[in-house]
Amino acid sequence: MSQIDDPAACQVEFEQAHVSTLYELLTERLSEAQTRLADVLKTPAESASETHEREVTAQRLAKEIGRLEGAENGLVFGRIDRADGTTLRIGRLGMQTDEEDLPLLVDWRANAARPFYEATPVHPMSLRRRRHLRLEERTVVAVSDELLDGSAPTAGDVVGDGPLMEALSARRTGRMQAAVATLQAEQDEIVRSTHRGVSVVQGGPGTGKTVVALHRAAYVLYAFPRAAEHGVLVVGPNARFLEYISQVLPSLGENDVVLATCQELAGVFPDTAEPLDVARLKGSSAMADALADMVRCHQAPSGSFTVRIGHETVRLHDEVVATARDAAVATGLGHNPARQVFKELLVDAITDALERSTGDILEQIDAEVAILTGTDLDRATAADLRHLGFDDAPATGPADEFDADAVRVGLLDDAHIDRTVETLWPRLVPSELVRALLTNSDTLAEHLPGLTKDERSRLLRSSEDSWTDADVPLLDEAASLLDGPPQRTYGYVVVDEAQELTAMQWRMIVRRCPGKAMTLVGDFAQAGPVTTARDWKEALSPHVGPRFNLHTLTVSYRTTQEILETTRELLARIAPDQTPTRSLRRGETPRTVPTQPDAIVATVARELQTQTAAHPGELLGVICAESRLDQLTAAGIGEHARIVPASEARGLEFDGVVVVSPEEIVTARPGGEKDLYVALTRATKRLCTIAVQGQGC
Ligand SMILES: Nc1ncnc2c1ncn2[C@@H]1O[C@H](COP(=O)(O)OP(=O)(O)OP(=O)(O)O)[C@@H](O)[C@H]1O
Repeated sequence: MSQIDDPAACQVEFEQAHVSTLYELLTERLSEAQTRLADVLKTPAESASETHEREVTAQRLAKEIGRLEGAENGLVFGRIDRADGTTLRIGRLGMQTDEEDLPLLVDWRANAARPFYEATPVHPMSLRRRRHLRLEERTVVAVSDELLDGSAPTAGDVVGDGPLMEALSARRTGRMQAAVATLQAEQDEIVRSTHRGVSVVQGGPGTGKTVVALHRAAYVLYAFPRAAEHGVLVVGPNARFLEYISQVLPSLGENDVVLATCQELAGVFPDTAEPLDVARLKGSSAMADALADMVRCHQAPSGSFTVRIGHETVRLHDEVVATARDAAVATGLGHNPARQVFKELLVDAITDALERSTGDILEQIDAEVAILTGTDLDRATAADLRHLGFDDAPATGPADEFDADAVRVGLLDDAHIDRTVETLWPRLVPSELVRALLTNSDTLAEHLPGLTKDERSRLLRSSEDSWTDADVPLLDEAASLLDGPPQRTYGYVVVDEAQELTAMQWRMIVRRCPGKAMTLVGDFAQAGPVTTARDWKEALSPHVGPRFNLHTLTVSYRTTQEILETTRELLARIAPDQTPTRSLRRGETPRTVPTQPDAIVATVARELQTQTAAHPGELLGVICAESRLDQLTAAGIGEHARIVPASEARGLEFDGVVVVSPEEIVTARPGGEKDLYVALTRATKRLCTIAVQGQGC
């Protein structure tokens, strides 16, 4: 068939002309920005302000270059034809020229692009047609149209398989891809929400929670400039997951979003895990109360004290010290910076006391001189001054002979005062505070009275023990109590796998988002064993209050209907209240391959061989209990598939998944059925379970 007879090919060619123009413009703008950056970097700066200006310009240009480079892949992916005959092309960024009234390309986040995502035949939003373009590098390889106004297709319409289906059945690469071309209406509504407070997005595995979270981050950067100015943070459960999602935002032209785990936020990287019961205890907010209580005990708990100043001994009473303490605490500063306020207030009080006692002594001297000589020294001094020409010299009192400012400055430098302040309000180090709590049974009993003796004994550790993952939020809490809130805070925070966070981790995150503008996505049916909250209200109320927008995603875009069906019973057990999601896709029925305990590795290897031969190039994952990891790795399984412990599989996905011994996964740790649920829902196409004979499940 010639191209003339093939309307689809005609349309591809037609779109190619526009796409090529847009890519030329992109190249031009990119090279302009690169040239300008090179020029700026070459320009010598002659003063500090010029250096600063140069740095700011260079940063802005580097950011622009990143944005333009990020748009290279799939620059244009859509087009809408409005009923009034106008057309808009939708892409990763906006492009406009002075010659044209309408933009050449509309940023997917702009309001004008909204109908591309939200129009349906029932609500066409004044559109006649929505067109998706598929590009390979800079070449248009396919177009696909949906007619929205009920009109019959004409020669210029290419109505075929939906681009969503194409995207969903594409091979996985081990890195998540942006879904900007095919965001679905229920997802788009959350991404574009104007709500600035806390939004929670829940939904079963594969319903696009991560997709929504990341596109929301990109949208916030575009639509909420003030939040963007303060930075956007995306928090994920572990480095493996962050690696998996790391390309999405750069591919949306956003390179400034910070991706971090809780460890990265705290800047502490222990590699030891904690027994779960201890991790749960350490995750509870009682630990924050205990640390705060300990700090309070180091803030002038009992006041009255004496301090030697030169030859004098000054006594400060309880109330004076308590007033200084309360005022220092009321500043809201961390313990260490508030110490300076406390010290200054004490020095003020000491200066007052010295002034009073100096006054008393001088008055006593004056009185004695008057008795002995009959002379009033103050009047005599004033008279002398007047005699010397100082006509308005007052009759001075004794306090005027005391230079309070000089005394105050001297006291602030005084070693005795420093020692006294150190006793009353010692400088504290975060790690030492946490260590002091966890290494002494009396301290634990004093500050964690709500725990049982047994629970406290489980928390007790030796001072040589290294830090664990569960200690990270404690160290962060201590740092904020002692040194004040974190220096780096954000205007908007997105948390993925948010059901995993403990109360102590929530505190870490909320501390970094003073405006409490957040999108939190997760699924309690996939919660790991450290999670104690059962729902969002329980998890979030202590940190952000009871009010948040809750959205539920209902369609699974990852797993096939067949795979979802095999998890129904399990889901009913682990989350009886959850409405099962439905899938858009159908596929192979999941298989179970029996094996003997001593043949597990061989069976996994055989299964991988079979799958690789049948579906070359597909991404395979082997999900197992942590205890199997070494054996499978040593046997070279990692050469054919990614081996992931079930405890770290949250959020990941593969074309085909081999789940090794469900029984082992279930029994590996408390709540293991949820780990199994996670493992069974990672495949986009094929699921195979290796069942070890003689084990249940
Ligand atoms: N609108 C969409 N267009 C194309 N692909 C999509 C869309 N929504 C989701 N997907 C794809 O579906 C898969 C699952 O999405 P995602 O990982 O966001 O789900 P999830 O709800 O976070 O899953 P889990 O609960 O397992 O972490 C991903 O491959 C994602 O790219």
